[in-house]
Amino acid sequence: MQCGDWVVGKWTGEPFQVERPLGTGANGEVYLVRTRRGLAAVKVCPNASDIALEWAVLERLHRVSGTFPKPMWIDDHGPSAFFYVMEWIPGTPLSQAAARLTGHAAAAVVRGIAEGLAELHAAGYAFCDLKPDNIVIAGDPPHVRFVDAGGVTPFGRSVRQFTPYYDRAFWGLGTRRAEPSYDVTALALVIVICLGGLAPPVSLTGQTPAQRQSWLRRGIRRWPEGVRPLLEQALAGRMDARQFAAAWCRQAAARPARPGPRVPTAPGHPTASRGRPAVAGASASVAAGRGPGAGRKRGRDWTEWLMWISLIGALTSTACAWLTSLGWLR
Ligand SMILES: Nc1ncnc2c1ncn2[C@@H]1O[C@H](COP(=O)(O)OP(=O)(O)OP(=O)(O)O)[C@@H](O)[C@H]1O
Repeated sequence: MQCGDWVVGKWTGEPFQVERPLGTGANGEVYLVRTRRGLAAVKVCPNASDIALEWAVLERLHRVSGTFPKPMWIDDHGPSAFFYVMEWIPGTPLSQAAARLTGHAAAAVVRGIAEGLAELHAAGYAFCDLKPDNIVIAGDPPHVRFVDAGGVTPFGRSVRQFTPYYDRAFWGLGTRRAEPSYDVTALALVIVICLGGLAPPVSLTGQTPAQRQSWLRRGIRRWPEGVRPLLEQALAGRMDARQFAAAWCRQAAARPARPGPRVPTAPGHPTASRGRPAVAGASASVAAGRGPGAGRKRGRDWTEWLMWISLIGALTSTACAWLTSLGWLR
């Protein structure tokens, strides 16, 4: 769809005009559109069954939770443009907002995510694709909303969609089964990676789960001591979303938790990818995307400067020694 295009639904006859793209994912494209009922978001996909499945999930969730966008109508436009129209959630994805959050604001975001998850869990569903791009900080006062219901799955089934860095099986921390603990582990990963300002090195994908876990533990050690056991317990899925939210807020009230100074990470940004395994435990197929730390500037630290100064000093003294021995310098 192009900006300015008019689309008229084949079945509903409802028209809308495309304003601008909102995002692209492995599943489809999302646009901001102007409808007869005001601004809305449209998700377009070439696959009718993906759109029908997401629509059905959004409709069910709407009855039990206000965290996901409100569904409006579903339709199609030609043979390869299946779409549904939903509430537009204006705001900033956590992937972009994280770096600017203060300790108290970060704690409020964690509580908002945990409460959204608790509401979903009470209805018998797991989010399964909780990641910073799917968490939007919206409204005034700012509050947490979720987008992308494509991965939401009833408890007990296999996880259908996941993003490796936020998937507990990638870290060797559990199975790909839809249950509350799957989402709680993802929340702990969002905190350690995204709120912690870390960019997992690309090399992690070639490492064993034990090596990945030791990278994660280094990330946890950057947080104040008081919150480390909490993060460990959540990573292991040993608490539910509400218990975690309450414990995190108690910590934040005592002392707002943010990690220490950023540690240098391996160069290059990881490719966020999404797997769509047919069965739990199958490996992920890869689609290009943005990594958790993508878009951030990486500053040089003082050790890097020291290394360059020593190197230039060594080169200068070697050059002087050669010139003196050749008699070109007295
Ligand atoms: N209702 C909405 N309001 C505002 N922005 C939205 C809305 N729905 C989706 N977006 C934006 O569009 C992006 C892509 O949408 P979505 O995640 O549904 O697509 P996807 O193909 O399932 O993506 P992914 O592969 O990342 O899971 C989101 O990350 C978000 O920034």
